[in-house]
Amino acid sequence: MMFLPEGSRDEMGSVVNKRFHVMEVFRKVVSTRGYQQIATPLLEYATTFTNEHVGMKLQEMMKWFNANGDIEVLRPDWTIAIARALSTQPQEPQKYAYQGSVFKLNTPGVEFHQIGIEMIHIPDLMGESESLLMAQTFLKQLGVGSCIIELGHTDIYESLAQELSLSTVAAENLRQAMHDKKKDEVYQIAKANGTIETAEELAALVDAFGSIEIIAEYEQRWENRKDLLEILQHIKQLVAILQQSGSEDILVDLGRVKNQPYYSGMMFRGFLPSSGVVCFSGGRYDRLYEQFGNSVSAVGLAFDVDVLVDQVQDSEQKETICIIASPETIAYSEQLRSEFPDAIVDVQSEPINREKYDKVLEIVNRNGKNEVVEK
Ligand SMILES: N[C@@H](Cc1c[nH]c[nH+]1)C(=O)O
Repeated sequence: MMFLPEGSRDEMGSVVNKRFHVMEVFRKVVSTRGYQQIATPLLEYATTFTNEHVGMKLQEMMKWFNANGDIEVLRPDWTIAIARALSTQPQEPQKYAYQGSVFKLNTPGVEFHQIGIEMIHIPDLMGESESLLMAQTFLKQLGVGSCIIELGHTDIYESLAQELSLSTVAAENLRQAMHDKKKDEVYQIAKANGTIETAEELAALVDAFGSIEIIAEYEQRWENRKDLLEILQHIKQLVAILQQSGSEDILVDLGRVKNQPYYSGMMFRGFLPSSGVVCFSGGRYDRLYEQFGNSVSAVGLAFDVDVLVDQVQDSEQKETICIIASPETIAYSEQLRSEFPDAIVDVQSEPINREKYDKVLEIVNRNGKNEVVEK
């Protein structure tokens, strides 16, 4: 395209209106739930996101060298930027909300609008349920209705995979096969690098998704594995809180692999019931704070604003009025606005596009007096 780098785009009118509407509703919901707003700069050092505690990939970031030879990036992720900002904050419960763009080179589009929440120093179940209850409340207020919540946990797959001795390449292949739910491939890689029992467990894990009833099935299957049973117990507690709060559509994916390198523990996603599109994604990331030498309970989620924008109506339902003015009547038109406090009033000069308005008013000067006539 001329004048814009690939992936960048201009937006006008309704899309922008709807985005502001989504953000306004979000701001109201988070402020009534006790969140503070946070904003971090668009420009950061790459190492904030690529260091060993975080592990995002440099090749997926928008980046360049600064004058000192350091690599700078456009914010690729809010969660990590906020962890950096909060690392010097007092060790007490804190809840933050944010809205702004993230930039990713690995996904078509480059710039993505997100709104989200992050919480630190809040007990695990409390933080996880707050994330999801806030999400459901927000979606309801937005008129999108409640979404389907999917729960997963990083440590089920990871504790089973740990029983294998995997090269870096095999580990990545296994993770990808697990992600793609390729059962045969998972079994083959696991068998080649460990015992048949572990290979069978991992292959069974590929199928461990669906309604919450499957939790009971895997409780039996893993009756001798205390670590996995504890995870299932935790998931059940979270499910109970969500159900008591009116969320009916809850799914689990016990074999889910993490979609962010920093997740450790519960992970969640929200799907739109109408299309199955993911509208939010989040999880627990206590270990991300270890780089700052602290042990911190941390959890949050982010909404894909571009997905939500497709779901909302343009909220401007007001009457549109056009006042046709001339240089002599501009000042009078401005006064006239106050007579239509609930309408959208546009002052224009001829020619106008009549189609755009519910009502067109013209100011005519009769005997030195301004009169308003409807055209
Ligand atoms: N930053 C994550 C979402 C998230 C927020 N908090 C925890 N997870 C993402 O962009 O996918």
